[in-house]
Amino acid sequence: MSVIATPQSLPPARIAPSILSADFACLGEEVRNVLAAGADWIHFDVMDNHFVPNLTIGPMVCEAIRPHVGQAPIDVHLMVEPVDALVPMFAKAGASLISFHPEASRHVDRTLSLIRDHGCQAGLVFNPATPLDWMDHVMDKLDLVLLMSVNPGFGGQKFLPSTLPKLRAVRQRIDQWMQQGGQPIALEVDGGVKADNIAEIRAAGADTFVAGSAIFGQSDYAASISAMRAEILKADSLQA
Ligand SMILES: O=C(CO)[C@H](O)[C@H](O)COP(=O)(O)O
Ligand SMILES: [Fe+2]
Repeated sequence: MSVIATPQSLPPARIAPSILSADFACLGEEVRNVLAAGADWIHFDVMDNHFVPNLTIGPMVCEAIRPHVGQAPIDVHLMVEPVDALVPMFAKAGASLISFHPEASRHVDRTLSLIRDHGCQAGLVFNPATPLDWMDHVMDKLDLVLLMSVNPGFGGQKFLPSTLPKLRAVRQRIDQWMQQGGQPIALEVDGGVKADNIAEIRAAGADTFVAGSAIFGQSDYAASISAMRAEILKADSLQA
């Protein structure tokens, strides 16, 4: 039996706007607007000026936007080192999913368990040059795999095409895992995702699409999200 994902087996697509490109002066309103425009998750980028060369937002901002997000998941992407101390803080602040980079944790298995123990879903993030071997022995502790399609630290960068074969490899691993009875694992892509490349990213196996500048950089959020969904549908129908 083939273990390669067929388009029919891909989970429904989710759009996760990154608030890194939102107007920080009115974040609550931005979050409400983007959800009303059809977003599924809110992607929350945490940078520490140590693991990555930029400094952004922390648990207090997560807590502040939580009432504006309603039932939608807050998808926290930690680009911080070390990781563990922030996990309980983000869980308390209303995070739904917490993902981290394996290079930033001394004990990856322990950090994944810590996230689940605090009632959140756990994700592992792979930089463009990070090998997939990191997921080999922790598949049962993963709810999400996040592939970086840029080097982390900044919004508005160009999508790295080397992400596509890597995506196909992760899709194959996840499908194999689930065929063996494992829990579902979401496959998210982050960096340089736009309406004009989202179809090939979908065809390679992604189910969750982070987009910052491609949504918040436009005046009509609903039009940007609809254009992305239309491209995803096209990709699915082309391969059906
Ligand atoms: O994690 C990130 C950067 O490290 C951001 O989520 C990502 O860059 C989104 O922004 P854009 O869609 O503009 O590339
Ligand atoms: Fe991110």
